[in-house]
Amino acid sequence: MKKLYIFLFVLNFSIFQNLNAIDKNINLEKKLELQWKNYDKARELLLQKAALGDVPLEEKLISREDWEKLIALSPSEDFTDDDLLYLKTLQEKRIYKAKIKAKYESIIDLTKVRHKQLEKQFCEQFPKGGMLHVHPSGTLDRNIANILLQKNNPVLEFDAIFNDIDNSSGNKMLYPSERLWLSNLPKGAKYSDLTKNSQNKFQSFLFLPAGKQPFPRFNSVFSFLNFATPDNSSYQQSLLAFVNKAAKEGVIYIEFTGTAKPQFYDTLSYLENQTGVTLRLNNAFRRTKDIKNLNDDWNKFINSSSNKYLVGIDFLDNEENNPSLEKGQFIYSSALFGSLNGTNKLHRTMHSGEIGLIEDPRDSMIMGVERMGHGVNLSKDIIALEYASRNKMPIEINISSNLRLTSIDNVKQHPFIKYLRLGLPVSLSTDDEGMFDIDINNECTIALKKTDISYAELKQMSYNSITTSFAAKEDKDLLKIKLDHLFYQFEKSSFVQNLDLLKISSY
Ligand SMILES: CNc1ncnc2c1ncn2[C@@H]1O[C@H](COP(=O)(O)O)[C@@H](O)[C@H]1O
Repeated sequence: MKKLYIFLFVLNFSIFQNLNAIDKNINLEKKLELQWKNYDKARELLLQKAALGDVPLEEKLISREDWEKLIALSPSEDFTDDDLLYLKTLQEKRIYKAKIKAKYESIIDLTKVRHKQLEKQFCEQFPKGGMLHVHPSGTLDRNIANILLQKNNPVLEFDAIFNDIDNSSGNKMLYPSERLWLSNLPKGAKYSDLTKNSQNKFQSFLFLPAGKQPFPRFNSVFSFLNFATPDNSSYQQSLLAFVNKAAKEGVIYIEFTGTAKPQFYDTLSYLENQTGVTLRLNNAFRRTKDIKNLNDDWNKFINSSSNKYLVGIDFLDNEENNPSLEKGQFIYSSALFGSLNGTNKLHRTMHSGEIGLIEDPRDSMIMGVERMGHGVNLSKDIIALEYASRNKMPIEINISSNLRLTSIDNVKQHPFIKYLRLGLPVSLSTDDEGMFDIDINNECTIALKKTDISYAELKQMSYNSITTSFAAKEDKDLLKIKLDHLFYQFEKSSFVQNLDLLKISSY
């Protein structure tokens, strides 16, 4: 009898709990729906402004205040702490389920790879698919820099660089000791005049100094690259070395973010012919410029002729003090407007949530991006994260870059695996691999060593890098066939067979 009472009590309690959960769920869903409606309203306003066309900028400008008013829920409808906690629990459940499912679906057992400490060797063989976040000049590595500095033997003149840094409004910087060292080099000296030690020290300015660095220190590395690549043929040589290396690492597609110009299209065509890797370009707009100059850049860009290599736009440079909305609204509203009207076919990605405002990832999604670069801060806005999850927002992830330039201190803190398990099509890239002394094998190895990623998830990221690329459909279809083939070969390879990594022996 006593047992029956206990049973009834437990039953009652669990029914009550379930009802409570259903109630909470309905409530949360209603609020989320209202929130998405407000996101839509903000996007509508952007499109209305874009439709105004050529009116003075002030008439088109949406202020942060008006934007936030449109997005905010009324106090009675707003998310309570309890709602947010509940949403977090739901997301955690989804993450856990996705993890178990992926592990179950994995045909290769990575625990064996981890146990034998063969992560690096595994990643060297593993097909990578594409890299969707690569700055061309940031790919120069130490080996090629050394060769090119010897060959070009530049005059070591720094006045222009110091001027540029001094006039960058804090967007570039050197440490005082670094500046002193450079200033003390003999005036008019050539690279070959330096001692071997000084040559090495000078070379180090073409790379990011060790450890975490502030974004302005990173930015000034770009100022030194011209010493190694003063002309187009040197630049091509450095890019060829990079693409060849990527091809060896199992990369079949690279989407660069850089400046669209005829000379660069020629370079891309040359590199494609030499390497067999498919290459495309997103034109970069610089968020550090003022809004008038950005508007001019956009008008010039959109009126220039199209090219098969040009597939989209990107928005880069220091996000700190240059939020997506304040700086990107003209470009991205015009681009979205044009895309909806069929007047332009360019896709839209944006560096967003690398550093800077927590609102940036949310705002870039409202502004119509089809992919997000970095996106690290998206995890700090659980509502925007839920939106990204439901809309399957692709994210270009650069783990090593983020460890050097953002507040993330170790891979465990990096949200990419959480994104992946919430259904965001995450892919891995290297950002500026030369400057960070890394490559895509290194990024794969980090993921394998420092997270509990499964084979199915790693493979998913490779496929994501093709399916979420901005390449034309025909190109994507071909790349996908290529990737299928590479995985078929990999899974049958002697590396996989000899280590007995396959879970299903008959495969
Ligand atoms: C670390 N992640 C990043 N975040 C934001 N902006 C970045 C970047 N990496 C590079 N850039 C930006 O891209 C420019 C180089 O373009 P090119 O290759 O010369 O076309 C750099 O000046 C830098 O501001």
